Amino acid sequence: MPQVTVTSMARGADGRMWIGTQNGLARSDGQAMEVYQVNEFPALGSNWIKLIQVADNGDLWVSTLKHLVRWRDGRFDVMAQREQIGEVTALSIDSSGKLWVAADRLWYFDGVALVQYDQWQGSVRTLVAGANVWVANDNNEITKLTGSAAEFLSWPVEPLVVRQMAIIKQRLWVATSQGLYRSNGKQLERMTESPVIALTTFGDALWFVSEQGVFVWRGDHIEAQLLTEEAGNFTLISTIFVDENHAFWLGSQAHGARYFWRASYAQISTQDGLSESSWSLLPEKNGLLVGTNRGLFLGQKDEFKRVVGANQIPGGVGYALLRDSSGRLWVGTREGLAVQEKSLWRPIKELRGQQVNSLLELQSGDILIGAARGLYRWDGERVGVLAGTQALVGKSVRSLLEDNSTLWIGTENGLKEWRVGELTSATLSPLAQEFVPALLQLQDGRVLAATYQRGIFIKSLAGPWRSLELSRGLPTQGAFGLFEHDGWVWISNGDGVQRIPVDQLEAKNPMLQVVYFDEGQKLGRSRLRCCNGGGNGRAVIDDGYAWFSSLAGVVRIDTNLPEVKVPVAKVRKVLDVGKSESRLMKDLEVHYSVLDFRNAQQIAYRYRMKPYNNQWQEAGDRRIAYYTNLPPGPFVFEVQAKQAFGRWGPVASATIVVEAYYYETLWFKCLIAALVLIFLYGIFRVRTFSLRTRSVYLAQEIQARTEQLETMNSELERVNKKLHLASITDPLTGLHNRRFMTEQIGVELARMKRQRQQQQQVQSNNVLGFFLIDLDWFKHVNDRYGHGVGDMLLAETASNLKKACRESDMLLRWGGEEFLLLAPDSNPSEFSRIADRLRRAVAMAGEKMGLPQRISASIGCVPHPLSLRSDIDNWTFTLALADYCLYQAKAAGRNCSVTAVVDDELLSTYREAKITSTELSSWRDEGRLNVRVLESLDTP
Ligand SMILES: Nc1nc2c(ncn2[C@@H]2O[C@H](COP(=O)(O)OP(=O)(O)OP(=O)(O)O)[C@@H](O)[C@H]2O)c(=O)[nH]1
Repeated sequence: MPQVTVTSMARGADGRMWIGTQNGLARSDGQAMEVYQVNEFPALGSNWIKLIQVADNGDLWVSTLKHLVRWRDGRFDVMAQREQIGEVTALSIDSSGKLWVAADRLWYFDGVALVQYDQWQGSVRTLVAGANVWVANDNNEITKLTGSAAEFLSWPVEPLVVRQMAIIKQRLWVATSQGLYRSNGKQLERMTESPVIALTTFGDALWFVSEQGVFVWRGDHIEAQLLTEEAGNFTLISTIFVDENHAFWLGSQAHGARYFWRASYAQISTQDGLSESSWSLLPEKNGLLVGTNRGLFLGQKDEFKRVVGANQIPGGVGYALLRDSSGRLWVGTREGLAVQEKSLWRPIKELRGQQVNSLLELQSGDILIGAARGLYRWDGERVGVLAGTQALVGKSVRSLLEDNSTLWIGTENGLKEWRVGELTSATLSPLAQEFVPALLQLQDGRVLAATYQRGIFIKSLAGPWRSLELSRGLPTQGAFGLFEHDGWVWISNGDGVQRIPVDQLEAKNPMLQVVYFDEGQKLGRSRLRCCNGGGNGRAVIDDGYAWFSSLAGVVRIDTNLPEVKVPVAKVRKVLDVGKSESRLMKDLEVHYSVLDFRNAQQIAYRYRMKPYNNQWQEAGDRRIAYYTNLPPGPFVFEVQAKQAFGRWGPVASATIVVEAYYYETLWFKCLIAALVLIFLYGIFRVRTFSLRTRSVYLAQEIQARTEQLETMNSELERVNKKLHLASITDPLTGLHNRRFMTEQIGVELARMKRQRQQQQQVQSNNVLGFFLIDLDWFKHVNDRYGHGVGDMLLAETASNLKKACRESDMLLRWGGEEFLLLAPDSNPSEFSRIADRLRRAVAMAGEKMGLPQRISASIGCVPHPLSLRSDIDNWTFTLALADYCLYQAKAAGRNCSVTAVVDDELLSTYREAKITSTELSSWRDEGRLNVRVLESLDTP
């Protein structure tokens, strides 16, 4: 509240309360308070609010110290200023919806502007408008304006001060400093004597505030005194407002505004004459009988008297009550059972010391007694264990119900069935182990069993037991008391009282109402401890009230008063809290609330923003939902509210459209996609170009390298060839050397073989001649003329020998002063002539050099193969033989040629590649090798 002095109150079209104070206008939904002041709403002219009035169309008229203002669609407009019409003292809406204004004169609003009512020229202290307008002037004279006429009302006494007026059924009520007056024709009648401060009407009832309290006048009498002068410290009342729940608001000059409602429940306890804990209730003709810790009490709504003393019944605690059809009163106690017949109490000795939990009169007239150690029957004369229930002896029986031929027996461990004298305990039943404190048969025949731990079970005529527990909306796990009334099943337990429509008991989500919620469940549990009870009748209906036994007297609930309604949530406003330059609703607050002036702080909310988040968000008592960075799109915000343990109320919704940032729009995304594609294509093109350039470059590079390599290869080949040539050539003579021969002889031998095969028949004279030539006494040449001359001689010899050879011959420098000539296709018969020619070539070399010494050579010449039967490939043997022959030529005096013939037999078997001269000498001695000097035809 902006200020404690409340001047006026009214209810807006949406149910919120407008409260005028001396420092601004306030509006409340029961929890939050919005304040309207001049600094934000200059049209008000002043923060001192004098009067407020809500018109039928929802407009709010506000009279401040300076302006008459109209509030419509969230804005204030100045309709008149004090300078024009004077100080406004009253506002009233007539039955046609027209606003009347009491100021310096009488004014009304014609829909556009204020117009002075020119048929009334007098002053106006206050007014009230209905079918007619009633005006009180400064002299407290009241006039009824009826069209063109005016009726003057007369006072029975004078003087008095008219404070406020109201109309009920065409009759005027006037609050004055000397009491309440009512019009009667042209007279005013005094109805009460003490000064009346404020009044208002609701329906045909007048509510007024006097120094004695708040009163409701209906018809010809005061119907209720709702608040006495002693009630609380709420004093200096200035104004009253009544709502459709028959709850009322009081505005005070010193204590702000307060909301008062009539609780549908009451606790009746020691201060009402009742004992503490009550256990069992029994509606009787002359009142409600209550079994307590200290005897029995009888009473009505507000007053109870003890009718049975504690000493009259065993132990004194009235725990179970029954009035049987013969008028006997049975009282089960914690220590036994007593029956009252003709005002005489008689204890039942068979039950002495046992707690009696339940009493039931059977159709037969027998009385059943459910006790702590079994089930008993009184048959008119005696009390004994009910036949067939011996199994229950020692067990505590808590509740009983007769259902045609079946007797239901609720015990502390299981529900039993007794039928024609036989006891059955349905072991498969969900109730087989439950503590069953109460049983009830509905008018439609269904049976209800209350349990301590698992809610309620319902049994259709032939169906199975169905449970109604926490999971199906029951606020607590236990149920202690049950009754059916007016289409509802009432359930009581330690947490309060709930009720369910009978036809919803087996519904999937039954509509359950919390009639009374005992906050004692929380810390500092209340003394009420509604609603425990002990024996039977712990919850009964009597005279329009539901009664429940409790630990502190009884709890009474008025079944006719409006129940706690399912709260209706409302979205109050959607607030964009994003950056000021952004109007895109990305970050927002959604404010919601319910209109509840009674339990607003107990209300819980849940909300969701579809389709952004389809799950309900439990918000507790928070009344703002916050969202940050919502994606673009339309959303539906939904909110629900509920009372503690109540059901969720209807869904309130608001549609919110979040616009997209430019970068969230489709065209922008398309643009970006296109740019990305173009960019990628560009990269692709650049890459292709560079790859192509690179591949051209690489191709050129490869070609260059290949050419380089080829050049190098050919160079290498050339060098290799050169090297090879060098390796097979003797540098001094230019002849091939021994290595060349080993490389080439294979080729020559293969050629020979081919040749032989082609010729079919072997021609023994066509052989490869081996001529091993060694210069004689060459050492002497070196020694005598020097090595240079020796070299020259060797070169010259080579040159001459070359000339002496055929083209196809192979002349080699075999080493030192030794040469080897291989002469293919030679005939051994020509060896002598060839050898001569070779020796002559040697001699001519010496001569050519002008050496004084005659130069000669010795030659060993051998054909290869040595015989037709010898191995062509074994040329080393031939060479060894040639060497042997050369040796023989030296031995024979040099300057001659020696050849050899080997035993054909021997050759055909001999395959050794190496043979020593010793071996050859032994062959010679054996006559298998024949050596002979070739006859020289032309001795050089
Ligand atoms: N100047 C020169 N002398 C060589 C070359 N190769 C070998 N000789 C020499 O030739 C001589 C060969 O001497 P010997 O094996 O005793 O034979 P000889 O002196 O020819 O006597 P006989 O062969 O028994 O007739 C050695 O003194 C070698 O030094 C060469 O390339 N140039």
